[in-house]
Amino acid sequence: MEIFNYMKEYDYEQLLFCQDEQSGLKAIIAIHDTTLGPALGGTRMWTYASEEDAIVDALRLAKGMTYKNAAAGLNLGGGKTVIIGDPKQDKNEEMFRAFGRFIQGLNGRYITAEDVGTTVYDMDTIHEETDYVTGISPAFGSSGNPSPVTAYGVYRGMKAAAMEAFGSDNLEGKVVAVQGVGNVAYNLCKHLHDEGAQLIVTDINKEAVNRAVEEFGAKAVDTEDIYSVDCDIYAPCALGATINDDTIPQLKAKVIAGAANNQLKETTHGDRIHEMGIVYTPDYVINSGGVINVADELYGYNRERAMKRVEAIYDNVSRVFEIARRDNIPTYKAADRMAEERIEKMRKTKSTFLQNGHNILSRR
Ligand SMILES: NC(=O)C1=CN([C@@H]2O[C@H](COP(=O)(O)OP(=O)(O)OC[C@H]3O[C@@H](n4cnc5c(N)ncnc54)[C@H](O)[C@@H]3O)[C@@H](O)[C@H]2O)C=CC1
Ligand SMILES: CC(C)CC(=O)C(=O)O
Repeated sequence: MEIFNYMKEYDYEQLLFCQDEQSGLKAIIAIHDTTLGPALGGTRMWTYASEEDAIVDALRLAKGMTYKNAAAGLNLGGGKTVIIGDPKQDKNEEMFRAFGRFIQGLNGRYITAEDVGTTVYDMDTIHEETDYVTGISPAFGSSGNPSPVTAYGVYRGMKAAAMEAFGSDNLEGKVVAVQGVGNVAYNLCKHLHDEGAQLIVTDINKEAVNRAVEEFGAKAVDTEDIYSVDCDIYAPCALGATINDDTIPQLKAKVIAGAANNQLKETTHGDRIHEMGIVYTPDYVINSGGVINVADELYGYNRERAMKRVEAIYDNVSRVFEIARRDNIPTYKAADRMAEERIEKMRKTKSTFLQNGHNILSRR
């Protein structure tokens, strides 16, 4: 992989490799763009098939955070970390302490939080070494686990998508196929079940599936069957790139609305589902609840204020549909346009020289 060419093509600022032999830490921090402010994005711990896969994942996720934070109206740039390893076996205290020291060394250019494979407890351990971490325990006056808030945002965004596709945002009786019932999707299923939606679920973790079956009366299917089930809404809530050449021909859903980051394998897949008349809810707009919630910590966490902003994901998603209709473009392009316009305007504003610039972190 030609790393500098890749970084140049998508305009990345920085890529850092962090190694600590004692703890086994192998972390890659990618910072995509800090025009709007310090880069905020979670830390994913995952067993990657190769180092190259891990680098590509960190880079793609970091760019997604630039767009997510911009589209959500946050004064934050985009970054993300991946730690190579199995979160069930390879974690230890020293690893997250060592990682915290690497983050501290960036002096506020990057702020972390949870993602797949990391927990509030891990963030608390990182916090022993640095202030540049969010999603830490409420005991520290912080916001805690972002997943339930992300789930609520996805639920709000899904309602906006239902309004667009079906002319009503009532999800009662709608059939929703949920792929991956982990931290976010379990909470999403709760909201959907409470509203009377019917759930079809799958997960590689059988316990997670059984819980959804028992608690929400969900129907379980094999992982490969989730794309082709008869449903109104497909909710990808596991990992990325599940909308691709193999899966698109199988889809029966009229709406795609889920929590996973980087759902489209390539942008061309966004064009294809648009041509098929599927309402695609851009991933980084609908799943911004978690980052909106943790970002509020930077102002002194206020749950009411944070939840009001998360509630508004409904309006943000509707705005994307409006732009798509107005400009006759697929929804993923409309979301990109919305995010890029904000970044460009702010780039110009920020070009005015200031001796000692005021920034978000000075409020902490
Ligand atoms: N946790 C949060 O607040 C946020 C999460 N996201 C994204 O949402 C997605 C889910 O995040 P979490 O719920 O936190 O992660 P999680 O790790 O708790 O849940 C993911 C679930 O997907 C399952 N899974 C993995 N591969 C699968 C496959 N091939 N088929 C079916 N199931 C599979 C896992 O077993 C797990 O239960 C991720 O893409 C994450 O990046 C995005 C924004 C915020
Ligand atoms: C989990 C969030 C707090 C931040 C993040 O990394 C994301 O939204 O993907």
